[in-house]
Amino acid sequence: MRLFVDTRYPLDILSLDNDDNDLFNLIAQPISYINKASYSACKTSVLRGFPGPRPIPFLGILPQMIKKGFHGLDIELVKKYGSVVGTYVGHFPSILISDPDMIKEIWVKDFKHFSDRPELAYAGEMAYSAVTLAKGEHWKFLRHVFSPSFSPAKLKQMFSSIEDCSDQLISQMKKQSQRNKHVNMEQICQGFSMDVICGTAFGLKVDSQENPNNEFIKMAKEMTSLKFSSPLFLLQAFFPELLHVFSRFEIRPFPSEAIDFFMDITKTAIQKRKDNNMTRPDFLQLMINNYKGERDADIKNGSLEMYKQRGITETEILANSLIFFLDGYDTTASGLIFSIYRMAVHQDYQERLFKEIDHEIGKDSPRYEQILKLPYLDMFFCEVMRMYPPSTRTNRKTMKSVTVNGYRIPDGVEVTVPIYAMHYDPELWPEPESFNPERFSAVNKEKRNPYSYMPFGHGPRNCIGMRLAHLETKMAMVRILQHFRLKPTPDTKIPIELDNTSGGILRPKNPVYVMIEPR
Ligand code: HEM
Repeated sequence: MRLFVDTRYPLDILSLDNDDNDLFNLIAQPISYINKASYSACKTSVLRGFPGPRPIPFLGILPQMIKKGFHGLDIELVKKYGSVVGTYVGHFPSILISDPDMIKEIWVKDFKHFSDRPELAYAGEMAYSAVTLAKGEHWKFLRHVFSPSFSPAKLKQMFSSIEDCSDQLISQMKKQSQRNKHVNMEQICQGFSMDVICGTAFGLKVDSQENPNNEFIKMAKEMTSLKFSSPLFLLQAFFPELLHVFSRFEIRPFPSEAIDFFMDITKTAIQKRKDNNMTRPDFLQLMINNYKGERDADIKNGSLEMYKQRGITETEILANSLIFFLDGYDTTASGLIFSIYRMAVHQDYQERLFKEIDHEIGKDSPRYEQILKLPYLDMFFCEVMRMYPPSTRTNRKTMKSVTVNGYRIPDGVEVTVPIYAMHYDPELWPEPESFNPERFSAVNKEKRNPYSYMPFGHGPRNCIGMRLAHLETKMAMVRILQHFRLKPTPDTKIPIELDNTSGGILRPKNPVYVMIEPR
């Protein structure tokens, strides 16, 4: 091991225990002699002045990240180094910032210097046609096209689709609880989430709840279950130099079959609308309306006006459909599972939710406006999103060297908000381990810096699906509580354990069992 570790740098919190040793050798041995440039990049002082762990040459904090997951490692880093931490992931510098004032500066006030996200070495060219990775004016154009997708007016029009999915959710829960009082909620939540995104964004009825093994769920799981400790992922992520080799042999970390599946679904859905001369108030329609043929499809670095005139291209339609299928599915399913777990565990809070729902809505199916006017439900869900933010991190990249709060952030460096770790910072959230919806009462919210809470990010590039996520999860929670009381079972793991292997998405490590009693 000493062959690879520069002993002038003590390993600090990243000192390797036995397990890490194996991991380190596994990754480092075959490659340690190849990339001397990367090794020296770790030693150069891009992050001079930023407190943080000494990088393991070539790997940075990667071994610990693999072992503890983003969320586990971030908690340690913030605890040890504070709200600004300089790290290397592989040989890429990344500054972790969990200071709310600095976040406001970067995410909002100084947005023009931080509007892009960093490149993902393993993402193919097509990924940059998706709103999540697009840059500069191109991103502005895509965001302009998609922003209306989940406006309040559009959501209201889509509400009947969410209502149908919620009815199915209740009938599934009834069916399963008749078979066995202890129900694994994971599959049910995933099916619900997939049905909602397919229905609201694409106008598709796919019945994933009725048939949890359908192709939609199977393919989405293949796409989202990429383990970031997989060798292929690691090689592609940390050896961008080898990308041309991967692309020559069509090696991608994401399964082609799943990508092709979602592409085909999108193409077929568009064709059907055209054949039947049908329009709907949804994301797919926005894309169809903005398609003007493949003119100037290869514009690079155009102005916003140029992109608007050109319209959306086929590649953009397909790339963004894929992103909406997956983002709409994975994060919201996680949010609902954690909400159900917390409802089952806290009978007292569940009682308060019963009271509010019984009083405001009764047993009828709620109207769109009613869902948005349930203050305690909102407090409860916000606290779930604090303790279990499905996206554990978000990031930006500097477009030029900027000074924020006395720190000079070099040009082209990644700035990361460790969302999960920030939500557990005791300076921002006293007793962070305790679940307490009162943190989100109007009075308490008023006292807090809003940038200390960011499950959906902030600023012009925040989560485009935030309103949909709130609406569908709250609708599911209301319908569940109108019909059932949830209780923990002997199989419910308390506290819930988190999966360390899922990269940036927070998921329970084990199935979440709850007992369902009719009300
Ligand atoms: C509980 C559910 C969800 C959570 C916690 C979540 C979280 C996030 C976060 C943290 C970001 C980064 C924001 C930033 O950097 O400031 C983001 C971006 C994004 N989210 Fe979500 N999300 C959720 C649901 C959804 C849904 C339902 C969709 C779409 C149907 C969606 C689509 C997107 C897209 C496209 C972006 C990139 C926006 C851009 O770069 O302009 N998300 N989300």
